[in-house]
Amino acid sequence: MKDKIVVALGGNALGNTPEEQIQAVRHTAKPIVDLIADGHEVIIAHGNGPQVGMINLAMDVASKSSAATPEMPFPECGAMSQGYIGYHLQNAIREELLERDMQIPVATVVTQVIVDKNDSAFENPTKPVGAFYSKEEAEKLMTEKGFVMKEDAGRGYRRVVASPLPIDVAEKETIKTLVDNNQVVIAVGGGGIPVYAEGNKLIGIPAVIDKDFASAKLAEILDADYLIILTAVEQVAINFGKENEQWLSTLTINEAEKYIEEGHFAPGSMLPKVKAAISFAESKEGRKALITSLEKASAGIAGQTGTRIVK
Ligand SMILES: Nc1ncnc2c1ncn2[C@@H]1O[C@H](COP(=O)(O)OP(=O)(O)O)[C@@H](O)[C@H]1O
Ligand SMILES: NC(=O)OP(=O)(O)O
Repeated sequence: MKDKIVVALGGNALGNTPEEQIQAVRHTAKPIVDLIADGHEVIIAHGNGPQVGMINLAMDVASKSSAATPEMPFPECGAMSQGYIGYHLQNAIREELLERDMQIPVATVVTQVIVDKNDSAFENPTKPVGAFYSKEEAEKLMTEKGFVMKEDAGRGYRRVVASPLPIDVAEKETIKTLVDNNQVVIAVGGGGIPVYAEGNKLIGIPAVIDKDFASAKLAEILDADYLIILTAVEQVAINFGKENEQWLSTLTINEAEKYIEEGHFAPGSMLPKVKAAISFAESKEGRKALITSLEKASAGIAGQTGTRIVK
């Protein structure tokens, strides 16, 4: 039987410029279309950490140097990042489908995700956005711009912003309708634009939702069979980057929770992926979660690699 699969793509694999992003999504489209060609229903979610940070910083710099450029609130930057990434991704998937003579519509849904405006995450920013900086550059940005900067998984310093948990997806009925009609949907880009409800209004709130958590939430809402989190590493490791590093093929929920307690997964990078995989795998009997690299997506589904998180 074919599966309904939510594929979550890492924002760090999308490159730093429009040209790099176009190249990256061409590469990304192939394993995604392989899954579609195999008959699976595929819903795509993606990160936006580097991109939303870049957009926000660019708008900030421009607004301070020219009266013609307004200050751009963070939720609007999130919406821009969904459009920017969705535009390239939907075209790359469309082209790849057409090259294989598959006439399937592809669209990006600008997606808002409901959060709790009193989420404790607003007191403690953890989500890395934007570029990587040296320690000295980070200290300068902290002083000059008031950013909170933290070290990101041994790769350098990055700005961090609040990252509340996703509660619901505002456009879920639209997404379901498209999926049920065999259309390829890109949704909850960048974890979704964080909003809270006030009467009939949805109000944007400055934050970046983790796309791994938002993807797990979307996968639950759509009653998906599979959550596949694609990132830069083929498998999850314990003692990552150390001499006794050990790559894992299977991770039970109990083991994963023990390794989380022991601090094996870096916050802001691997930790949310493992937590999102746990929350999806334990949400209903039969649901599966896999963490692997883009290149290994097909082999991962075939059970040949990746880290499978099971009940
Ligand atoms: N225990 C771990 N096992 C594997 N990778 C880890 C681990 N802890 C941290 N990482 C790092 O997390 C990265 C994935 O996170 P990140 O790049 O933030 O994700 P995304 O692909 O969503 O942008 C990996 O490339 C790796 O460098
Ligand atoms: N929003 C989000 O989780 O982005 P990254 O995947 O780029 O961290």
